[in-house]
This record gives sequence, C-alpha cells and structure tokens, in this order.
Amino acid sequence: MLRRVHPLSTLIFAAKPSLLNQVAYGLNYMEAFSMDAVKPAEAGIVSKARTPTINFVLGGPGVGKGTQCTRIAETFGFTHLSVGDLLRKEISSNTEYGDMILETIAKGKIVASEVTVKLLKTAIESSKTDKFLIDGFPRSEENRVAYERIIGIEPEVVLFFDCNEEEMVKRILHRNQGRVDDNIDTTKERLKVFEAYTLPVIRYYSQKGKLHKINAIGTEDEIFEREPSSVVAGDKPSLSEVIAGEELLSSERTGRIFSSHSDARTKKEIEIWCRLRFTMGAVTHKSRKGQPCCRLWEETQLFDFGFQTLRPKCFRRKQSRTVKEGWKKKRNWVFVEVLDGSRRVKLIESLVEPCEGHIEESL
Ligand SMILES: Nc1ncnc2c1ncn2[C@@H]1O[C@H](COP(=O)(O)OP(=O)(O)OP(=O)(O)O)[C@@H](O)[C@H]1O
Ligand SMILES: O=c1ccn([C@@H]2O[C@H](COP(=O)(O)O)[C@@H](O)[C@H]2O)c(=O)[nH]1
Repeated sequence: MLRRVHPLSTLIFAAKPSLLNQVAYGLNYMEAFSMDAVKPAEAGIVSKARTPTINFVLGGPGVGKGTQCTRIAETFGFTHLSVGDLLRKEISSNTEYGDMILETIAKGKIVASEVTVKLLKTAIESSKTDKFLIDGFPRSEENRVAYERIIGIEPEVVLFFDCNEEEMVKRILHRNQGRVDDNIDTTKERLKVFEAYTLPVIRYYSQKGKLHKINAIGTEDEIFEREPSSVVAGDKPSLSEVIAGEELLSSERTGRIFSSHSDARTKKEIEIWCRLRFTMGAVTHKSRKGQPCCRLWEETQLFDFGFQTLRPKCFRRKQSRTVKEGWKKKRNWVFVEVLDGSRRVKLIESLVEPCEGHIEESL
C-alpha cells in the first residue's frame, strides 16, 4: 500500500500559479507539471481511523459511469464520489478555482491534479463512510501519480466501462442536464483526451491485474446485471466466451452472479456455490482454505471475485496480513463464476474436498 505523509496544502501552495494555469489550460501538463514542485505526501488520509477502501471507476465520456456508480453505491454500500461533480460544485460555489475549472471543463481538458486531488482528499476525509467509488478519476498518469503521492491508498479494483464512441456521443447529446461540456465540440475533445491521457491509466491498472472491464453497451439494467460478472481482467476472454457451451449454468443464466446461494437455481449450482462460499468464507483461521483457493486461481485463471474483493491480494500464496484482511472483507462478497464446464466441476471438487468442516455451516 502506498502511504506517505505530507499535507496537501504544501502541494497546493508549492505550485506556482503560472504552472497551475499552464497545467489547467493545456494538454501539455505532463511536461508542464513538475512533480519536484510537489513534495511527496507523507500523510495520506490522516483523519480516518481505518484506511478507506477505494475503487476507481473509469471509462470514456458519457459511457454511463455515473449512472452505474449510483446503482453500485446503493446496492453495495459505497459512497459515490464523482470528481466531475466535485469540480462542478467548485464552479457553482464560486471558489478561487471556479473560473479556471469552468474554462477547463468547457474545453474538455483535464483540471490540474493539485485541485482534483485536494477536493478528493477533503471529500474522503469528511465522509463518515470508508468505502468509496471514485468516479472519473484518475484521468491521466499525472493524476494517478499525484494521487499516489498525496492520498496514497491503493485502489482495490478499477472498473472500466467500455463502449464505442458513437454511443458515448449519443448518450452525451441526449443527457440534457445543462452541462457546459455537453456539446459536440467539447465531446470530441474529451474523446481525444480520453484516448491520449486516460487510456494509459487504464493500461497501467490492467498490467497490475486490477482492471475489470465491463461492456457498457445495453440498457442500464443489463449493464448493471452484467457488471461484476462480465469482468475481463487483462487479456482474459470475456465471460460469454468463457462460459460458451458450458453445462452447469443454463443459457438464461449466462453472465449471472451468485450473489447469494439463493441466487443459484439448480441443486448443482447451490451445491457449488455453498462449497465455494464455505471454502472461501466460512472456514476458520488456519483451516488451510487459502491453499485450494490459490490453486484454483493459478490453475484456471478463470476464477474471479466481484469488485469488493481483490483477487491479486487474496490469492497471494503467503498468508500475509493483507490476505487475512482480504478474507475478512468477504462478509458481503460477490462470487463471480467464470469457469468452464466439467473441468471446472472436477477442479473445484478436487480442490475443495480437502477442506475440513461442514458445508452446512455456510448456509
Ligand atoms: N446504458 C445506457 N443506455 C443509454 N443511455 C444511458 C445508459 N447509461 C447511461 N445513460 C445515459 O447517458 C448519459 C450519460 O450517462 P452518465 O452521466 O452516467 O455518464 P458518465 O460516464 O458519468 O458521463 P461523464 O463522463 O460525461 O460524466 C445520461 O443521460 C444517462 O442517463
Ligand atoms: O478527475 C477529473 C474529473 C473531471 N475533470 C473534468 O470534469 C469534466 C467532467 O467530468 P465527468 O467525470 O465526466 O463528470 C471532464 O471532462 C474534465 O474536464 C477533470 O479534469 N478531472
């Protein structure tokens, strides 16, 4: 976990106004912004008793990030922080950054990291909750680095909503919320910015194994339903490719999540779900549940969890503190099954059976 101590105010005031403007008004902030001018953070989120859980939500303009975040937040108990909304609030409150932010948003460019990270930090610190969906940030590698230096909480998961440009433009032009950037020229610029500056961030998290790509074509309901289960980490095949021709789930259940055992309909599904639930969550400490889980992951690469849990952390062989914390978090976990056919059944059976205990305990 990235954790450094340094008050944000130092960062803000260390940056010269001319630099701030250069960063805010142009796209050349990578060159313009010197991280030397920004002393590394030492504090992170100081006012929180516990380190908050952070998840980033990325995607092109108008793809539906905000829409899906609202639903995810309501369903899974996250606090939804839209950085765009935080910036728009600065404009409507006429703060010192208001004019600069308005102009930057109207041009479809990216607001200086000093400003966004400060707003984000304040929002996290002042929230009574500790599970956040950060919508629309980081938008550039420079944003990401600034976040790591100042806030320093490694995101658990990065959701990436993906859809074609034509659909994104259509959605923006139908939005009708009076946003200054909801016009064709700004949208074109935002698309360029997304490709040039946000895609590298998406690639970065993909390489770290944190990216969960979600197909954002379809109705809001469809996308929400498929949200965790259409997870594609890195170059893994899509869910539909993975389960094509599979025999355990009926075709109507393709893409469904087993969010509870009652969500599984057939006897076999319930059995499998309970076994896994048991293996992952209900066996006591030192029951060696980690071993089959690690093997399951390593051998199939087709096994994943929903966004509330983090695969790479949870499946490290060594039972580090992080792993144990990972297990603890699974109280309201979402199990996403993306294994293929009979190989899956055999594998699960061979891996799960060595565990001690009674399956009924998990029910
Ligand atoms: N699946 C969908 N199909 C059609 N329209 C959608 C869908 N999801 C969201 N929308 C609509 O598209 C518009 C953009 O959605 P939303 O504001 O959630 O996108 P966003 O990614 O947060 O956009 P931005 O990056 O510009 O803030 C809204 O009017 C929303 O109601
Ligand atoms: O991290 C951020 C987030 C947003 N912006 C600016 O705001 C607009 C709108 O953002 P939405 O998240 O789409 O509501 C965006 O085009 C940027 O200009 C930003 O600079 N940095």
